[in-house]
Amino acid sequence: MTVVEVTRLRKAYGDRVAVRDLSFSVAEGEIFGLLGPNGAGKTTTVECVAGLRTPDGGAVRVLGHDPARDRAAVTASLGVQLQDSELQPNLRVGEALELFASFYPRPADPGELLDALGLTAQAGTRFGKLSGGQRQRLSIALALVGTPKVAILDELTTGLDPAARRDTWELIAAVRDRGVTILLVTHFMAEAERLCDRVAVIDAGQVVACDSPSALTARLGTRQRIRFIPSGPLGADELAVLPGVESVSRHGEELLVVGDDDALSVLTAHLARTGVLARRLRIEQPSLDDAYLALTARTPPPARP
Ligand SMILES: Nc1ncnc2c1ncn2[C@@H]1O[C@H](COP(=O)(O)OP(=O)(O)OP(=O)(O)O)[C@@H](O)[C@H]1O
Repeated sequence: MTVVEVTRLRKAYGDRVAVRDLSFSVAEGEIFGLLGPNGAGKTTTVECVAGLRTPDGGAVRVLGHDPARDRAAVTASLGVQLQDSELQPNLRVGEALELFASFYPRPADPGELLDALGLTAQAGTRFGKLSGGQRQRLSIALALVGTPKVAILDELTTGLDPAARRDTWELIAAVRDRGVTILLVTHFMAEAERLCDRVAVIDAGQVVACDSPSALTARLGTRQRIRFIPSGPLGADELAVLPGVESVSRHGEELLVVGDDDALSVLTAHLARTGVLARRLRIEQPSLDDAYLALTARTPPPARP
């Protein structure tokens, strides 16, 4: 079942077009990522999905409802964590959760949520006294306190330390396992790779690719980069003619061999024949990072004559 459907969305702020012509759909139980450079239109898109902005064109449906028109129907089943959420500085963490829980018919247990987000010790702390990471965790708790069917998480782990980021990933995976559909805006490729079933890469207000992280990475082919330090004399020329090898370059004492899927076995066979060892051998394969950079690389404008 499709839970979120965005069709030909358009939204401008004055004459600045933030979202040009953007479409995607999210299936029930999916973690769907929105990736894209700063200013690509991700936040504007999720704000339209949450009913916080009214689109200029196109259509948005959340569980069949138009968020701009059926605000009440959508907010009852949607949890939103937006970038830089602010609360009244004197409000205590526990009070904020109790308050938000009171807005929903079937809220989660605030104590359990505090525990899951590592905020139990801060239950009595005022919002104004929380660290950036603690505020971030509280905003996630507030997004989940209504036991939503759909959760929108915008830059979920920005500002968290690496351990808290990993804990948050586990929490989000557990939330999804309970059947919640998640729309996740992120700049962290590792986060998208770890959590997302599919991602839409957005650039200049449009979707430039939409697929699973592994399928996006596979589009770059199976080229691999092999780095090593040869234990004895080894010419770049003799490696460059091996089948499957595309290029060989020397960086100080290290050799970098770029080639296809077979290049590593061909190279190791050659090294075995010549009696040279490959020291500090590293193999790098294309990552989601590479795919993202390739998809969002801007063509420079033509040089002026
Ligand atoms: N309230 C606003 N008024 C005017 N322009 C805005 C407003 N909000 C966003 N914009 C502009 O719209 C464009 C898209 O912004 P948006 O915040 O949706 O992008 P984003 O992909 O979420 O960026 P980031 O990764 O930096 O958060 C940008 O050019 C931004 O400057």
